[in-house]
Amino acid sequence: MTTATPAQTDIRRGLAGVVADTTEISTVIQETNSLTYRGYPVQDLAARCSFEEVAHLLWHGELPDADQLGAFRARERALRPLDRTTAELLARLPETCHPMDVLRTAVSFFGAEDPAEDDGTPAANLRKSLGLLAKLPTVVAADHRRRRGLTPIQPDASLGYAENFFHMCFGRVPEPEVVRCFEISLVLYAEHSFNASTFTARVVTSTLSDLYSAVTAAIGALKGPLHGGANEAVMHMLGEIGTPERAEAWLDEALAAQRKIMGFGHRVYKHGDSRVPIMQEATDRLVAHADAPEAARLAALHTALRDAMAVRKGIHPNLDYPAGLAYHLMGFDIPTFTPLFVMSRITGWTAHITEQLAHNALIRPLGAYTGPGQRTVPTRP
Ligand SMILES: CC(=O)SCCNC(=O)CCNC(=O)[C@H](O)C(C)(C)COP(=O)(O)OP(=O)(O)OC[C@H]1O[C@@H](n2cnc3c(N)ncnc32)[C@H](O)[C@@H]1OP(=O)(O)O
Ligand SMILES: O=C([O-])CC(=O)C(=O)O
Repeated sequence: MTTATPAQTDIRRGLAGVVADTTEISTVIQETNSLTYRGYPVQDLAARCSFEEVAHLLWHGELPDADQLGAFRARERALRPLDRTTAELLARLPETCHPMDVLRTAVSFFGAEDPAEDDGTPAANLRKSLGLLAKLPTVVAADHRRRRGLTPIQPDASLGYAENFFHMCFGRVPEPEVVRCFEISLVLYAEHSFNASTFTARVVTSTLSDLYSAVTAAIGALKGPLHGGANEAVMHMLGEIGTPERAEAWLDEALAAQRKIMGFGHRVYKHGDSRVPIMQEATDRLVAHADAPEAARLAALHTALRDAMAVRKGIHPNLDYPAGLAYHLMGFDIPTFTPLFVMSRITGWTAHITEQLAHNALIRPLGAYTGPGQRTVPTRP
């Protein structure tokens, strides 16, 4: 048998432009800057649907009717509480670790606690996916409070997904404008085809490993600042720049130092991210609603940097740019921003895990070797 030795000219670093498989879940159309989930434009879903409806769509292929939505909501609400062992384990993690580490540990622990007999069947994976959708907000909220020196607030089954999350974080549900903006961000973050974290989940699944292992790995992939971690980096960057007047000079210095400007650029969209206009509008409404000089100053800085980046580099914001500012204005602490992304993307990841299993092929690319030629191991005296 001969071994395939790929020529270096065949290499697509970062798998850029490589089509790895088919998918029925979503499509990003670069030419028109559009994105659809199961055929529906994401803008329409964000305008007309709750996050729970979108989760149902991603998992089942169709939007739920009233009965299906009622049943879905009832099951999600019942699964929200954490058991005592999980709560105690998470409370023991050092506060110096990132909240994404807490979430990654939580999912890994859920996997260790869940019996393995039914692994891999579509019904079992749906049950696990719903459990994660319901429990991840409880983990994120408890950790958010712990870092503020506060005790956890139990989930409230009378509240919707987004409202309950605010209740568990802050002990109150904010005005509908704020909840709606959060829900829009959840809908927009839910799914984006073969992005790095989803692809990670598919790679793990392709070995016939379990759903919790795939999600744990996906959380690790999302944490990085070139992917989901960028929504936190955006807010750190705005803090570093400080005022709108400093935006241009700061940008020139950062570009001269070859820094990547966080929240800008995208592997697939080269003329702007399809999700940004709707998230930006929602963020603008939040700024108007806040009616505070600090919010207006941050919004002006945000706009100044966006405009300067367009002039200097012709590179446009991605979803993390408006979402980072929106999450700050909603009152979340910066290290919690990427966990909020996880709470949403759990739907897309698990839809892809199910799809991968339905038509599985082990994902295993080749590498073009560039190390030393074959040589003899020296004989040691
Ligand atoms: C939800 C999400 O995950 S969206 C992505 C979130 N990530 C970020 O916001 C991090 C900042 N952005 C980036 O690092 C990149 O744009 C990525 C990683 C998202 C996409 O990268 P790639 O598709 O690999 O594009 P690549 O890095 O090759 O960029 C192409 C060119 O644009 C430049 N560029 C792209 N993004 C940026 C940026 N944010 N700041 C400065 N320059 C940039 C690159 O330097 C490169 O220039 P060159 O051709 O002169 O070398
Ligand atoms: O598609 C990507 O590469 C990154 C992204 O925007 C996402 O995962 O939402």
